Amino acid sequence: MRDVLNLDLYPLDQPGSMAWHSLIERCKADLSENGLFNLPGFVRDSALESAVSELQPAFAEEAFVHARRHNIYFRTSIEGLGSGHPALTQFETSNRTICADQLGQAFVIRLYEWPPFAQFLAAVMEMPKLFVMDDPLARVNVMAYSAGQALNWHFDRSEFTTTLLLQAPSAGGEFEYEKDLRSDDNPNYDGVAELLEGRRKPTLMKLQPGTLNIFKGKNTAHRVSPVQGDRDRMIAVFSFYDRPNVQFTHEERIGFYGRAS
Ligand SMILES: O=C(O)CCC(=O)C(=O)O
Ligand SMILES: [Fe+2]
Repeated sequence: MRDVLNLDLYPLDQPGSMAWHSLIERCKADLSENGLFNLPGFVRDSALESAVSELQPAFAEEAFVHARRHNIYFRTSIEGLGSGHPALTQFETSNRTICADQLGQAFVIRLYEWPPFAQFLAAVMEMPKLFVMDDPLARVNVMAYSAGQALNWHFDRSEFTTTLLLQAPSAGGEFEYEKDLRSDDNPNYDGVAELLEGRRKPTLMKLQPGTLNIFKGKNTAHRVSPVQGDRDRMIAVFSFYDRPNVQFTHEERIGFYGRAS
């Protein structure tokens, strides 16, 4: 991993060391202030090109075109909310997705299965332990966004999301978010409607390739704006849970990947 990851800057391989603890403290502080944190240069520049090129055949030959209209909740109806409520406005999401079972032993899989990675994330999330998924499709996904494609407004179902930007587009494809737009106790439908109607100004985050991002997206609304230009935005998404053996349901696999196995 040392060839690929910048372990001098981010000593994930030395759990328990002073440097490791101080990294964890820094990440925790960022996370509580911003709802996210970034590790720029987590993957060395020299390793990014091959991390991208080893994915190209799968994207060229067997990617699933994930295209659908959805609301911010990814649900057809919300109890207590009239179907015409602006918080239920639908938007278009479109990307090409490849799943873990199409990735062989690509770098993104090796990173996912490298135990210090889960150990680091658990420490930052203040959880006793984190587990990789059992789901052969969902554990690691890589999404590519070409010109005009976007991931539209949504809240995540999981407590936190871990991404690694492998390739940045020449323009657009920015991550936008509104921190704590709702809470576990208050769905704030009017605030959601304001955001979707463009009456709130979300925070914009421009990521450099090689940056690891950890994001608490359950109550923070977020989207990726449409990509512009001829270089795809390519991003890996890693899924960890607080318990072992987690799998997606049949319906979830069909919805996200167009297949169940
Ligand atoms: O592509 C990104 O930067 C965000 C991904 C995301 O929001 C998600 O996977 O839920
Ligand atoms: Fe998300």
